Amino acid sequence: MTQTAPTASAQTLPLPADWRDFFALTKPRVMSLVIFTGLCGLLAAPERIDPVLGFTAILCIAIGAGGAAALNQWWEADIDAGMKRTQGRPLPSGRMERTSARDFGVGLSAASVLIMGLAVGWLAAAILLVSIIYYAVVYTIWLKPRTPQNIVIGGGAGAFPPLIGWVAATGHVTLMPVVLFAIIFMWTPPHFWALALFVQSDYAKVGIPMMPVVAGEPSTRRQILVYAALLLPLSLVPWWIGGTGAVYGISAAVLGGVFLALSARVGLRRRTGPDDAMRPEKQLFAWSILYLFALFGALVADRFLAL
Ligand code: HEM
Ligand SMILES: CC(C)=CCC/C(C)=C/CC/C(C)=C/COP(=O)(O)OP(=O)(O)O
Repeated sequence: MTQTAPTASAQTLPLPADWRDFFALTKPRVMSLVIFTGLCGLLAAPERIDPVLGFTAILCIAIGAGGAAALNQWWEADIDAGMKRTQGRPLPSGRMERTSARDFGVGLSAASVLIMGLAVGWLAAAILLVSIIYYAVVYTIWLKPRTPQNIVIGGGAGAFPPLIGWVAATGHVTLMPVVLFAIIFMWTPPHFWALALFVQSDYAKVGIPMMPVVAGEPSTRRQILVYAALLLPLSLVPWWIGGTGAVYGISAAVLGGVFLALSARVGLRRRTGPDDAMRPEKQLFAWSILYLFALFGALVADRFLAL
């Protein structure tokens, strides 16, 4: 057999990733709500933070969450390649080297924690570090491929931002930011399982044990309803404990009522056949996002109206 000299092949050429691919690695659309809830935690806190430090804190949450999202995609490149919803991402589409995503994720994560610690405070930095590890390692590497409870336990990752924002402003943890954490924790299962119901064949294909795939659709629907029913009273706790006024309380009751009604429609629904459109599930997913934006918006509005 004759040995041929290596030629410039597609493999040796640098992949054509540009800044748009790196930006996409940070999951900017999902992270917009993460950043918003972090900002609301910071603004709803009882102590005012210097605007430059406040901006720095939110920037660190954004960079840290983006770094964790990049690490999530570095780890899951093969899984993402197998799902229609995710195969256009920078790694599965072959536009970026895997190691670039890893280095970018580590770099952003480390920078966010360091800057938060040096400029804002080490307690906020420590919680940011925990949330990055929680998303990139505990959820992505450990829970997601192993258990249908991945979302329930892993939901903690996305629940940290308002707590980080609050701690950045005050320097300590009190009951209110822990309740805000609990609200997002309880919100995550209906948010995600509504989506999982209409993309379940994708998850089944790549062997990820999402709830509808493992426990079946009727059980997932019932669980969505249970979490939404628990979320409504939980979202009123900030008002009951005197942490907010009626603007927040009434908003939470109305928003939670709509969330519960949409969840009941999904929870009590029996699909009639494979062609059955998943409109109620899609509406619940869309509402879940609007709900969290509006609930945290109401928290801040309440705080400023009370001043
Ligand atoms: C373990 C917890 C969570 C899981 C598994 C999850 C999963 C997902 C998935 C798969 C999507 C579809 C979007 C895509 O294809 O990238 C999505 C969308 C979204 N998620 Fe979540 N999510 C979780 C928690 C959160 C949290 C905590 C937030 C914010 C506080 C959030 C905000 C959003 C937003 C804003 C979208 C819509 C993005 C768009 O318009 O494309 N998610 N989520
Ligand atoms: C500050 C900080 C680190 C915040 C963490 C933010 C956060 C919202 C974490 C979990 C939410 C998330 C984007 C899950 C996506 O699920 P997936 O990754 O399983 O979705 P996929 O199937 O689209 O990859």
